[in-house]
Amino acid sequence: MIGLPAVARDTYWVGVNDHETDLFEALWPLPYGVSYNAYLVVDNKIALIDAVKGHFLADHLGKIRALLPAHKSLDYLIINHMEPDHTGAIDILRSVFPHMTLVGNKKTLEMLRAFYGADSACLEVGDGDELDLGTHRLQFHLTPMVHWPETMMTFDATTGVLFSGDAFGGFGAVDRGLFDDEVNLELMQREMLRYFTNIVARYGQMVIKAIEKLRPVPLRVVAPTHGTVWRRNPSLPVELYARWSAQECDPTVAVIYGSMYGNTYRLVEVAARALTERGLAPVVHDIARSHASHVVADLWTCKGLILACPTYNTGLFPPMESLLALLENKLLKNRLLGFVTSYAWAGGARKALEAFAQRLSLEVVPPVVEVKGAGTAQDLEQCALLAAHLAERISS
Ligand SMILES: Cc1cc2nc3c(=O)[nH]c(=O)nc-3n(C[C@H](O)[C@H](O)[C@H](O)COP(=O)(O)O)c2cc1C
Repeated sequence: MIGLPAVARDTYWVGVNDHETDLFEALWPLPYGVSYNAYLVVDNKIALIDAVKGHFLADHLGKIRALLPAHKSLDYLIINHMEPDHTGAIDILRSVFPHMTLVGNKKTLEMLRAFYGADSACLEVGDGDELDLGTHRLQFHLTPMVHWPETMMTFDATTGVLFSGDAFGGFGAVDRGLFDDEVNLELMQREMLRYFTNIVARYGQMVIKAIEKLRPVPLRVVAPTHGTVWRRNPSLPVELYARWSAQECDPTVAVIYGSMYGNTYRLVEVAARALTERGLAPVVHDIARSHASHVVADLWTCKGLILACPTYNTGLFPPMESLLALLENKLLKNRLLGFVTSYAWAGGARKALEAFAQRLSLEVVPPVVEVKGAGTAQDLEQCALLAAHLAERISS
């Protein structure tokens, strides 16, 4: 069928592009949309590998039907991941293809019953098990907690395609190109980092384990459930996910601030300028206006973070408080922090920032700049000094 790219021999993309959902997981903006990638392997037996979100069933089903040989039906649905953006279509799919067997591991099948009831034929597979489709041999690799407990990957030993589930995935619809040799890689990598940081990052250690486990697999194509399919450079998404999971950083700085009346901002401006003069032009975000999904993605690869905000009702300015909660949930590590705060009477933000650093065992680079009101010329000098110290530490 026209418009259904072949990922490998007998293997077709039957996913859908979603430009309708504003917020992925009702949380994360999708300026470039998102794709739910699913794949059909047409062999003696026909296997659908992952499905799509329920709303997009008609589109998905149309693509599957266009590829099914006459008088053939789906034999298997391989479920690499139970999250509803890949399984929402299951209920109807199994009524359209009543003889289809659902394939998953023990945890998948438990979840399947919980989400969609038990009325289908199921095949439970374990780590290393194979399913022979005729000429294609599918091997199952259990990779738990990337980012749900049942996550697994399916490797087609005949074509070298790794159907990796959410691992190595990214935001961004694939209607401007499905493959890594067709797309604006810079944009797709940014959206991939945003997907990684917002969806998967907390489970970085499990991603690293999965990558280690997959090292011996001779993969030729990486086909995740979201975003770009990697056929020219299949090792790149693996390297990127490994690096982001390990929280390896670049020698760069992010300045994240909130400011109601400009007092904190005046201090931040000086620190940012001083960093720029040292060749470390920082990425700067106003946390009240930049969506946290962009902020977290942008700071993820920065070694240095300047966090700046006023005291608000004895604690942190609320958008900063929620950003720090997100970072704590993602088990942020390996960063150098700088703090800038302003207050009017008893303060509180500084204490909260220091408690955050302590809980995460992150080093705070001096001086901590804490200013009553607008701040004096000496306070501004302290900001420049903080920038200088941070720059020294990062470059050393
Ligand atoms: C709603 C609100 C609550 C505040 N709560 C506190 C507080 O609990 N303790 C304090 O010392 N200052 C408090 N302040 C004062 C601010 O921290 C102070 O004015 C600061 O300079 C504001 O910085 P900004 O101009 O960067 O927003 C509060 C200000 C506002 C508007």
